[in-house]
Amino acid sequence: MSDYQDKSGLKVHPLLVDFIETEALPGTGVSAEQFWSGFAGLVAEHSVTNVRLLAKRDELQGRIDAWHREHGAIANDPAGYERFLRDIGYLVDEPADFTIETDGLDPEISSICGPQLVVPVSNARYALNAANARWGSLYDALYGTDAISREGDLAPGATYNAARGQAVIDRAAGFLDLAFPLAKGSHRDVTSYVVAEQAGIANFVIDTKAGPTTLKDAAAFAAYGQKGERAEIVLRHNGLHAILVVDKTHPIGINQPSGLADVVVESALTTIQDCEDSVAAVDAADKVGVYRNWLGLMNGTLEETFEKGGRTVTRKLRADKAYTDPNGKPLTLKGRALLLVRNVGHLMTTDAVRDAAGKPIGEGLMDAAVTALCAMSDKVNSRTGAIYVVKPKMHGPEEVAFACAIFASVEKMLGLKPNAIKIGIMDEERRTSANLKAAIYEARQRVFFINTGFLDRTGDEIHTSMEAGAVLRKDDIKAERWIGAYEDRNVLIGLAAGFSGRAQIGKGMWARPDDMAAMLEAKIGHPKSGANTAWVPSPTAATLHALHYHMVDVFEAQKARHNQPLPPLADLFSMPVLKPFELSREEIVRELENSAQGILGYVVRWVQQGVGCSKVPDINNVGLMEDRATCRISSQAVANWLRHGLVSKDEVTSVFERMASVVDAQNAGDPLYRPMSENFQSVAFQAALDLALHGVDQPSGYTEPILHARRLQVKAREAKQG
Ligand SMILES: CC(=O)SCCNC(=O)CCNC(=O)[C@H](O)C(C)(C)COP(=O)(O)OP(=O)(O)OC[C@H]1O[C@@H](n2cnc3c(N)ncnc32)[C@H](O)[C@@H]1OP(=O)(O)O
Ligand SMILES: O=CC(=O)O
Ligand SMILES: [Mg+2]
Repeated sequence: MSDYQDKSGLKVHPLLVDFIETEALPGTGVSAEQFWSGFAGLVAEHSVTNVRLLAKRDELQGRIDAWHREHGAIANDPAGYERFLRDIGYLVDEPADFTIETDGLDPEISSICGPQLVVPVSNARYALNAANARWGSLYDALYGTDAISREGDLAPGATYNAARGQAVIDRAAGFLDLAFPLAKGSHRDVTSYVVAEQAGIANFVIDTKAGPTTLKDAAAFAAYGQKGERAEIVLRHNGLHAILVVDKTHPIGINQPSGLADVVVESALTTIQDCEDSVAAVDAADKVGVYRNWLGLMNGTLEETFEKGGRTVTRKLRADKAYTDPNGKPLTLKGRALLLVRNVGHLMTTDAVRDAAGKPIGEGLMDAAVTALCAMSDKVNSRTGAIYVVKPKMHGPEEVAFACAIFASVEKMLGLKPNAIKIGIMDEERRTSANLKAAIYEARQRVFFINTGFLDRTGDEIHTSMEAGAVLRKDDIKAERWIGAYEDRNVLIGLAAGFSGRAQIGKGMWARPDDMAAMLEAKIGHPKSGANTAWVPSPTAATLHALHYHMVDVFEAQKARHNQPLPPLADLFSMPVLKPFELSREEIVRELENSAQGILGYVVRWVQQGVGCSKVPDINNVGLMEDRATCRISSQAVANWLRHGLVSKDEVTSVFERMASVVDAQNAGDPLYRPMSENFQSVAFQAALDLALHGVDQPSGYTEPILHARRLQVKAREAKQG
């Protein structure tokens, strides 16, 4: 700690001092003195509350554990359980009906519905790609994924498969017929798309094999542009744009009578740049890396150069798109997704900054101050000057109020307008779901979204009821009534609080990044349920999920749900436990192997290489997006079975050892990878095993404490070795 610098009584790591003073502050009008004294004030004002709130989590958990030890499963006495939760203050009184008051939100939040992409902000290449994912080629998304069958004649192959290409073109035409129907005939039969000007007004003229026609809704023609041989015709539906690219010199357009070379779809309306569960940031150097990328996204300077397909590519933020509307006026469409930043939750501390007593400060306090400071350099993002912070893992209204109080202090210290920092409330801990109305009430002046983070939520479900009995298998948990009640309550409580047309009601992640056909089937359920947005793991998934928002008018879907009855709390608390001998020995072992493989596959890259989000094959070889939340589920599930004697410590250890070889083989092509099966004392293997063996004792079942400690161990060793 010797080289830490004293800043208004705080001890600050020199890397952070340097970043703040030479990169983040310039141009903001905030002086170094103002920042550090404000930051010291923030730490002094909020640290005690932070510690108290964490202690309250533990205290409530202890009482819930004791209730289960006395009464067993909730189903033994559901009414008594609910009464008990009220008595201990887990359930709080609901406020009277109210409407949220947030103002100054961008239209991507308040009035246009579409996909929300999430990306680890630590990875500049991906983060830039995600910011640019506002627009995506539908032809590429269909051709490159299983959205179009890969069987028989349609198999992709090493070179372009014309049969597959035709299937893509047909499918895209089907989409156009649905979103932008012709007055007569189908987009499949179009022989020319032309914009013709007459007396200063541009008309979209369409010819088909059966003769000329127009769009059924002439107003859907929004704009056009021409660059050389390439014409772009911009259509609009449900507030979302799709661009017909007409180019008879293009390898695809040349073979189409209409010259249609692609359909470019407005895809990721919003992107969450994630400082939380998809990143591994454990010390000042890592945190500064995260903040530097966020700053570069805000001031528009972030760039990344890398090798791809034998070429050196430099990726930058895309410019806006300039067109002419039918009346000859300029129309500019944003080139980038509206960017939101996810801070960490209230749990962890960081030694990038130490308080006057030398203790690491709350990492959430630092994220709030620094990500907001970086957002003051916004030149390309919000048109209303809003700063969008997604706050995860809050337990109940009191913790939401705490986040809002932190944001208010940050606004003061940076000289921002009150409520300039908006909050996205992740409804992903059980105490928040159970008190959602009160939680939203606490944030009513700044809330811009509520979102069901069902992955963390599942982890918290298991942990909260750890003592109730043995938990179901992971896939079976998803089919239970509690999760439907959780999802429905989130939408209905949001609608009752006036979110429709004001703020987002969001749904969770599609965690099978390669299964796009299944996503197309399943994820239309999100807009149908009244959600303005839902999470996707990649730009391609955003392009495909965007189609759903043409198929469903979300605001109509919301109207239809307005007066639906709220599922009772009893449904929310209805997760059953396994009956004795419900699962066979084989089923138990297979589930354990599956969880072990996922935990090991994720943890090894986290601990060895600092990769916070990975695609890891499950036991059926399906690539799954794994992050800290999915790891929380798997580790809590194993810990629960260990706690209830379905598996023994020796069995868990030997299955982990066996699965380590499987994970080693999966990573054989990675030169940076160090096999775990050669050394079961390795830090990575021990980290994975700790998560399972000590899962019951982890605060709320979180994986962060073990992952951080183990990653720091590896970093310290590497630093020593030079
Ligand atoms: C519970 C929760 O909290 S969920 C929220 C946290 N989860 C996330 O943020 C998921 C983010 N997604 C990802 O990190 C990745 O998609 C993974 C790890 C799941 C898969 O990554 P990979 O195996 O590298 O993907 P794959 O090889 O199929 O594709 C890589 C390409 O897709 C792009 N890509 C993949 N995911 C993303 C993304 N989220 N944003 C932007 N680009 C992405 C990459 O930039 C790369 O393209 P490039 O070569 O042009 O740069
Ligand atoms: O953060 C999202 C989740 O599902 O957890
Ligand atoms: Mg989460």
